[in-house]
Order: sequence, then C-alpha cells, then structure tokens
Amino acid sequence: MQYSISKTNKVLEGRVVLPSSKSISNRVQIINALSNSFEPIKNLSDCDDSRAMQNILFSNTNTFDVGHAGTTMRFLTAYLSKIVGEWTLTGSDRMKERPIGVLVDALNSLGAQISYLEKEGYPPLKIFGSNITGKEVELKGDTSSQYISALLLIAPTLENGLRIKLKGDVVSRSYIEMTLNIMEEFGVKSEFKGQEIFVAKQAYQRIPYTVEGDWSGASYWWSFMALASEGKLYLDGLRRRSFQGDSGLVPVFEKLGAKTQFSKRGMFIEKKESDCKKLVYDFLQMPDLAQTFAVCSCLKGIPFHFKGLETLKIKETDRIHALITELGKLGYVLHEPAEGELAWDGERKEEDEKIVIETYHDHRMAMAFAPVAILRNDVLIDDPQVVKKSYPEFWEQLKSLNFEVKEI
Ligand SMILES: O=C(O)C1=C[C@@H](OP(=O)(O)O)[C@@H](O)[C@H](O)C1
Ligand SMILES: C=C(OP(=O)(O)O)C(=O)O
Repeated sequence: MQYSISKTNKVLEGRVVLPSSKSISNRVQIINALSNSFEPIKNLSDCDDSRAMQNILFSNTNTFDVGHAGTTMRFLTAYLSKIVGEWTLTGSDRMKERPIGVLVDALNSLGAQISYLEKEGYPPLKIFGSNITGKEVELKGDTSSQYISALLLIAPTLENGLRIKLKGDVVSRSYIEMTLNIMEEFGVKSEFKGQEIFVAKQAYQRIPYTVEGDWSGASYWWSFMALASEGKLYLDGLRRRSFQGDSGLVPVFEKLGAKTQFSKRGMFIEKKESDCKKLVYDFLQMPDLAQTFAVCSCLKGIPFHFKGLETLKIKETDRIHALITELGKLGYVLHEPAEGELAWDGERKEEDEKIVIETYHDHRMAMAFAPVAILRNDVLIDDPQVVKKSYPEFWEQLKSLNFEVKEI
C-alpha cells in the first residue's frame, strides 16, 4: 500500500496531541516489572514497541517476539536473564541483523546464561534466567547505548549493585542519562562520572507515573513548519525541561525556519524566515533526528554536513543508505564524506519520473519524508503503516491539519 499526500495551500495551522515517548514507556514498564509494581502508568505509549513490551511482560508463555523494537529486545535480554526460567527472545528479520553481542557478553560475564540460537552475536537468544551475582562489568560504548541502559535498569536489583566501565567512545549518551534520570524519579540514585557508572543495590519506589510526549515524533511537525509558507501549530504534551535528548532540536530548527515558544503544557511552533547557508551538526546525542533534518534541509535547499551518525547503519534499516537512495529519487545527490557522516553539497541530478519513497520497515523514513507534501503532491510513500512502531496516530493527525491522505 502507498499513500499520496497533498494540501491545497502551504499554511499550517492547528493543534497536535503528541504520542507518548516509547523510550520512556519501555523504561518505566521494566522498572514496574522489576519492582512488582502495579501503580498506573499514565499516557503509556500505544505504539508497537511499547505494546510488544507490555504483551511480553504480561504473557505466560516463555517464547517472545519483539518485532522491530530495539529497546524491547535489549531491555528484556537483561530483565529475563535474572528472572528464573528458560526464555526464548526473538524478533523480526531485521532484529536478527541488529547486534546484541556486547550486551550478551556483559551479562554473561556477570553470571547470566545467554546463548545464541542462530547467528553468534545476534538474536534470537536462549536465556536461562538465574541469580546474577557479578558486580562490575566493562563494555564498549560505541555500538548502542541501549545495552548500557538495559544493564542500568536491572542494576539496583542485583545483589551487589553494579559498576559499569565504558570503553571507547560512548554513543547516544543522552539516552543513558535519560535512563538514570528516570531511575532517579523512582528513587534510585546513581553516579555517572566520565566513563564509569555506579548503581548500588537499592529498591525502586512504587509510584504512579505519567509518560511525557515524544520529542522524536514531534520533530516531524517542526520540519513541516520549516517548509510551510506560514503557520502556527500548538504541540501538546512536551515539557521544556525534558529527559529526552531530542529536545535539543529547538535551536537547530530555529536555524532552518521554525521557531518555538514554550507554554505550560506544550509549545507553539511558528514559521520564521531562515538565512541558513549550510547546516553543520553532530547528531551523536540525537541519532533519531538525522532523517528529519536531512530531508528538511534538502527540501529547503540548504546544504548540510552531518556527523555522529555511526549508529544509523544498525537501526531499523541502514538509514545512511536509505537516505542517499530515497533523497536521490528527488534529485538530491548525497554522499558519505567519512564513516558516520552524511553530506549534501547542493548537487542535483534529474529526479525519478515517478517518485515512490520506500520506507524499509523504518517508521522514521515514512515520517521524515511526509513533509514533502507541503511542497508537492506527486510523491508517494510506500508501506505508510510503518509509523505504528512509534507514532500510530501520525496519518490521522496529518488529516486533521487539512492534508489529504489517499490510499493508492
Ligand atoms: O534507549 C533508547 O530509548 C534509544 C536509544 C537510541 O538507540 P542507540 O543507543 O542504539 O543509538 C535511539 O536511537 C533509540 O530510538 C531509542
Ligand atoms: C532506532 C529506533 O528504535 P529502536 O532502536 O528502539 O528499534 C528509533 O525509534 O528510531
């Protein structure tokens, strides 16, 4: 199935209630499970990744399929390794290509019993849950922060607490900080200094929790606004001071042509002129926004040089390859100046005669390209329902802002 999206004018006005954060939802669900808490989680995300976590935590079988959900896979690997029983944890075909060896090695060195059912270093996993007694672990920080968050979430429940020593560069550090901040909201203290994190054994408090809106999902509305001719949108559900690193998008979009005004419950975003000649930015703390900004910059004709994209090749798809290919269809010639970098110098080529944007089972490909509809109505988005991974209401909300979304 494909969607054709169009709008009769370039004015963007209205209100959007943002989806809740899947990253926060999955952390809070694990914390509640670890502390046997039945306190309510308000505004829990209803996206696929969060539902996968919920279904598995409340299931009474021992074989679980996480689908495409990275955090669900990684957090449950750590969680199940300390729950007595024999568990099988698998996922989609793509999940079987996303590495997990660093986390499995770390857990096994602490006393867990995890083995691979197919390819060494990748899901599916066989987990014999038992008591984990180790108290110190060293692991590489340059592949995915989710391995570190997974260890941190179980850390206060281990007999001896946990000291984590990170080796090498640490990617997506903002997500590690998000984990520690959420743990603190549940009463757990930690120390994060340089390359070392320490969490002593302590109890999570059982508290009701309200999940914040999702800054990553919100980014697409800034992109729409930066491309609109005029407009004002009210975004409901975000906090100004957020644990989500993606809240760092505000000053970057200010450069691209969308300004932000904070209010008590949410914020207004408004169109502003941009005189940006080139966008140079390091996305190491906001990896999920690289697609939003790459598409928006090209459509605005603003050349860019992005760094800090080392993790993009092992996400829902190889996002570097996907961006080069799909923006190529629109006539933008992107290149990779070095590992972890992506650039557009302004070079154009003839665009495809019929443009169908492939989404590669990646929700962010669909949502990052949707703002094209502000400028033209002849671009089709393939497999648009991929958005359910993080933002099930995305297309309906677009319709409520007077976009026509037609199934082809
Ligand atoms: O911990 C999290 O909630 C996430 C961490 C990031 O992954 P990496 O640490 O693998 O970059 C991010 O891309 C993902 O969408 C969510
Ligand atoms: C990378 C993402 O998710 P995950 O790694 O949790 O599958 C994402 O949502 O962009």
